[in-house]
Amino acid sequence: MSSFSLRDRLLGWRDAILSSPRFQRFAAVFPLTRGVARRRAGAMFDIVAGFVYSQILLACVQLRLFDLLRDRPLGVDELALRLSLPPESMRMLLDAATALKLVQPRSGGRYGLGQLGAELCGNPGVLALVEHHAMLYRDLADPLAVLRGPRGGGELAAYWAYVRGEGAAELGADQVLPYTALMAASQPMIAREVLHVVSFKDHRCLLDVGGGDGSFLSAVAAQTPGLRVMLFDLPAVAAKAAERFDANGLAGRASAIGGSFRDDALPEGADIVSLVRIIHDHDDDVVTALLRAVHKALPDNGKLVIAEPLAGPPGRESSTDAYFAVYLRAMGTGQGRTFARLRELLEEAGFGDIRLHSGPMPMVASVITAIKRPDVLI
Ligand SMILES: CC(C)=CCC/C(C)=C/CC/C(C)=C/C=C/C(C)=C/C=C/C=C(C)/C=C/C=C(C)/C=C/C=C(C)/C=C/CC(C)(C)O
Ligand SMILES: C[S@@+](CC[C@H](N)C(=O)[O-])C[C@H]1O[C@@H](n2cnc3c(N)ncnc32)[C@H](O)[C@@H]1O
Repeated sequence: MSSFSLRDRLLGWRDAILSSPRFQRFAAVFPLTRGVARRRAGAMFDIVAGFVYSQILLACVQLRLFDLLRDRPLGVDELALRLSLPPESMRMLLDAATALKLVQPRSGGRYGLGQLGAELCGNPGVLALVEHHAMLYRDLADPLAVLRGPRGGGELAAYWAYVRGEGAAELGADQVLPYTALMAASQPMIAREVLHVVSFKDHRCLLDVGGGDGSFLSAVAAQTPGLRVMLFDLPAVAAKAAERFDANGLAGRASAIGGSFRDDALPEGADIVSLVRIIHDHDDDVVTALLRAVHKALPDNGKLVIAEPLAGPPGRESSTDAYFAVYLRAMGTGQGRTFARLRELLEEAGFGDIRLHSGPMPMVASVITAIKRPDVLI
């Protein structure tokens, strides 16, 4: 067994001090440490209470409270009547939401949007994401069952019907449309991140693998008039995308091809390929095969664009990493990966010039580009 490093020993010494009730009592009152002690207690309280905060937000979203308050401030009794809640529950929810800056008291005892509530109103994608968390919360009611049980035994895994892998191409519309609608609702914020750092104007044809209902391709096509776009997704999803392309007047330069990237070759002819919120859904064996398939479909020097939230490097993990690790565990496949790990997988699949671009909101998605190395035969 390897011996403990100097850092390990220093951290052990720190832990012994911080966990001592005597030190805690002293630090909470001593003027030079009191502020830090309060902040640490607050941080711990937020972790303990986080689930309760989430439920307050979920209740507001399920009641469509922000939509109502967006029009004009309303009083407790009117809100209680319109939302079918007892007035005292309505007041309790409004006060709790006030404390979380979701709503804000206005004149005459009325309530309007709070700062965060107003920002949520500008993000229908986040509202849709919040709502689907009801499934995750039900799965997490027993966190040890999620950790000990087989991966993906719960409600969230059933919702993401493709995670089982085999037979995905046979999934029917009823199994894919709920998650496809969620992805479409939350797609604009992802497309903004990508379009902020990647220009498609020097390309002929973009293939979006796992492209959902075509929301991403529609956003790119709107910005890039000469570009042809192709979408590859499970047949029932691709059918939905074809409808959207028609509705958006893109039928002349957009096509949607149904298939499974686990079993079928990717369509050829694109000089740029995108994988948007795809890789983190899958384990390394599937990702390796998918990156090789993309490599095969691209011409020499063709470009790959990856967009998804990245895990922080060791020592710089963030709360987003904790969130996605648990989310994907409940979902049943996949993992958050660091840029370094994605770079390894990309290099193994024959890509070079691998770059991480800094966009406005990396919590939502980071963007990586890579170029097919002409000298590598995979
Ligand atoms: C106006 C005045 C007076 C002053 C201005 C002050 C100022 C500059 C204020 C800033 C206002 C502003 C622009 C605020 C913007 C706020 C924004 C953009 C907030 C965005 C929040 C985004 C959130 C909370 C995103 C959450 C995302 C989640 C939970 C994502 C979940 C993703 C999942 C589950 C993905 C699933 C896909 C799968 C299956 C893993 O592949
Ligand atoms: C998390 S969603 C992302 C959708 C879209 N790219 C977006 O960001 O809005 C993953 C997508 O990959 C598709 N997908 C999953 N497994 C697939 C497979 N084996 N072959 C083709 N598409 C697949 C799903 O149907 C879904 O549309």
